[in-house]
Amino acid sequence: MNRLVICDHPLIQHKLTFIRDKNTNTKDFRELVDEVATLMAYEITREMPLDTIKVQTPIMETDSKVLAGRMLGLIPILRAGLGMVEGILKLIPAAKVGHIGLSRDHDTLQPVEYYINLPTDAQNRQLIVIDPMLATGGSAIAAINSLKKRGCEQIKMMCLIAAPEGVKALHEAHPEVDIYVAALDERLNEKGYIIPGLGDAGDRMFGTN
Ligand SMILES: O=P(O)(O)OC[C@H]1O[C@H](OP(=O)(O)OP(=O)(O)O)[C@H](O)[C@@H]1O
Ligand SMILES: O=c1cc[nH]c(=O)[nH]1
Ligand SMILES: [Mg+2]
Repeated sequence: MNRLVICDHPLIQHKLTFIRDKNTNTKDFRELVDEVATLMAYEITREMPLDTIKVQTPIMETDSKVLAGRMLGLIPILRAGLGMVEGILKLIPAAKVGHIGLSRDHDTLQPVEYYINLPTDAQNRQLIVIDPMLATGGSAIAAINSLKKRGCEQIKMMCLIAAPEGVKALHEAHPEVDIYVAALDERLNEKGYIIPGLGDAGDRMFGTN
């Protein structure tokens, strides 16, 4: 309950510095986010259950491990979450991908859902909701509400940067959802941006503003 995992591997922290840097261009931003997503996938799958099977090596038959249990589903929150999907699929190519479109109203900071499309067997999968930014937490909470309404129960959250306000709100709304972040920043500013953060993740990912 109320679990926050900070993925503090040096490679993740190094790459995150250049993701934050306002002088990093769109191409490099995308590549770095993709790389950090792959590294974070390694961390978030650490507790996946294993089965033992028999395998015949060139020398002899032996017991060896394979992934067991529920298959994964990746649920990026559009738009910015899209930038982390390919990086995770590099390690877990069999995962299915569902999409939730949410846009944060610039004035109220409330998320508005405009799209949802999930794998038909999403309820049977371990789902990872993906979004680079956990700011007020409103978007993540709305996405997880939508998933639960459709019968999904096994859910983890993966972000690059979280504000303490967003972690607190998400823990209060969904205490059983483990949150994985590359960094826990200081706070939100008056416009709901994470300080120091990286700016607007969607704009930096897709070159809009
Ligand atoms: O925790 P919150 O306060 O809800 O803020 C975080 C959300 O804001 C950003 O999306 P945005 O609404 O800018 O949409 P976009 O990805 O299409 O740019 C970000 O990618 C999160 O989804
Ligand atoms: O700092 C923030 C907060 C919300 N969404 C972003 O893209 N960046
Ligand atoms: Mg945005």
